[in-house]
Amino acid sequence: MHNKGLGITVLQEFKWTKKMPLDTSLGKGSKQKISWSKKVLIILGFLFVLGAVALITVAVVQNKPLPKNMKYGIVLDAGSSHTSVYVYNWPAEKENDTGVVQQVEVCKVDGPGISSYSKDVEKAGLSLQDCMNTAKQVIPKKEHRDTPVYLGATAGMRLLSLDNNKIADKVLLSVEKSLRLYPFDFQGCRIITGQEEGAYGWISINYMLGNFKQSSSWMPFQQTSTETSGALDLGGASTQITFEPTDSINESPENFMLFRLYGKTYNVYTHSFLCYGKDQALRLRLANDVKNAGSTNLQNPCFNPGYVKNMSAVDLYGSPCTAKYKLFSSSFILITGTGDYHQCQQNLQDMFNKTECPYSRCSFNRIFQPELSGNFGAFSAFYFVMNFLNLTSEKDLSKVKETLKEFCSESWQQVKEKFPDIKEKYLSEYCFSGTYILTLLEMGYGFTSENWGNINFLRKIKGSDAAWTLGYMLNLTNMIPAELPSSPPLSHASYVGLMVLFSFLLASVVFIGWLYFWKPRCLQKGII
Ligand SMILES: Nc1nc2c(ncn2[C@@H]2O[C@H](COP(=O)(O)OP(=O)(O)OP(=O)(O)O)[C@@H](O)[C@H]2O)c(=O)[nH]1
Ligand SMILES: [Ca+2]
Repeated sequence: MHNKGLGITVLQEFKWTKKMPLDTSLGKGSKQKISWSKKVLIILGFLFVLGAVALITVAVVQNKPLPKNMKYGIVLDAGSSHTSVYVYNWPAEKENDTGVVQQVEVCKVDGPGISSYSKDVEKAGLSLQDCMNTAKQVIPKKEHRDTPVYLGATAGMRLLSLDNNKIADKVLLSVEKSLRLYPFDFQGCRIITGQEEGAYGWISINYMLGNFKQSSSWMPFQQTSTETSGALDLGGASTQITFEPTDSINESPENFMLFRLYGKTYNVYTHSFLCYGKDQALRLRLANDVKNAGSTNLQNPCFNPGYVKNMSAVDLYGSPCTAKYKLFSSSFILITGTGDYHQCQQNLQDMFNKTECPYSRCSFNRIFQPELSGNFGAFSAFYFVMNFLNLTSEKDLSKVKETLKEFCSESWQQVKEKFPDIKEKYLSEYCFSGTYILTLLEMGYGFTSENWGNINFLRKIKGSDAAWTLGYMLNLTNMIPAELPSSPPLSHASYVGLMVLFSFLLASVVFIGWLYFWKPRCLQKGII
């Protein structure tokens, strides 16, 4: 059996060796060598694949996103017309990065602004309860004690403190008492200055837009910093303009603020016009009209034709903006709309004194303003009004005026029928507000048809409301470092990724080199 078997083998070997002129005596040994080389090759290949899989697994496991440790902060914007409660959060380990703080909740407090509670100060604090309870629900319980709460009051409280400082303090005490009842880390209630309001608005929008981002220094050609955007805020009682001028003429130091943020110095111009928010501006205009007309019966071109309103004298003259115009003892002022855009604009132009300027350049009312430069983000009432008029993306100033002219001339009856769901207070004032915005921007600040397109009317940026509140919190929590934090040029994920890639490349080069120079027999033509 055995011999027979061998005989068959020999016969087969003989056939095979006839085709390949190899020494038949090498037959069995070379076959063994070839199968060994094959095995080594398979083992090497297996180890290579195993190594690659291990490298990728380590990289993926190491870079698996860790559960984020979030921090929270609350800022109350106590404006003249209402209060809003903003809740922000950010990943704890990234708090010095730019653009990481996000708005997670905004709650509009029911009722008027806290300055309206001067006759019943306790109610100012009580009014905040619903929104503070919402904040309590939004923020995880374990974070409550570490969540700072700030309240900043703006122009309404500025006016109240001008009128009656003691009452303004009582209102602030009432809101403080109310906020201290919550499990958060109360950090104070105060009236912020107009300059702060402008500057924090500017910081907020540039932080959200990512304009403070500066590239790392490992590639010198990448070291470019983005231009900042100016900020235009129109509130109920004051308005702010803030931007980084191109020329550094500093004729009016009180209008400049110097910031060092992420390793760059910013010299920012800012001015806040008290009484030029849209509610106070309307009162200022009406009080002047009553004075000029010598009558409390007014025909007003800034309201739609057919609109009639009885305004109480207490409402009209009840703020320091208009108190000095009170001449009549009448308790009501009757306003009848005539809806004439051109007359309205002419009428409003009187509010902007352009005749005197103690500096090389002024905006209005003897206030220094450098030449406008760059883009501007225009928010709050700038947005509400332009959005209603469908003009937020209209870059042609003449078309803006055309739309406004058309809207103002529509009868009040028609307007009400067209927009039955809009609050009558807002609806009735859109003709005035739109014309006021145009006059303020053109006459007041000096925007023209050439740079009108540089104004971006916006409400939110990347999910957060455009408001001074974020900048206020970033500043008080020291979240914006003066210098760019030093960090390795690559993120950890990019580092591991590149390491894996280069290991592959090296291994491939070695493998190809091995194949090329020590060509294994099994790969020789005809063997495999
Ligand atoms: N059309 C419209 N107007 C609004 C809306 N919300 C607020 N307003 C009005 O827009 C104006 C500005 O509102 P805000 O920016 O909240 O003003 P504020 O912060 O109370 O006032 P300041 O203290 O001067 O900043 C006020 O006259 C408000 O009555 C809205 O949703 N639509
Ligand atoms: Ca405001």
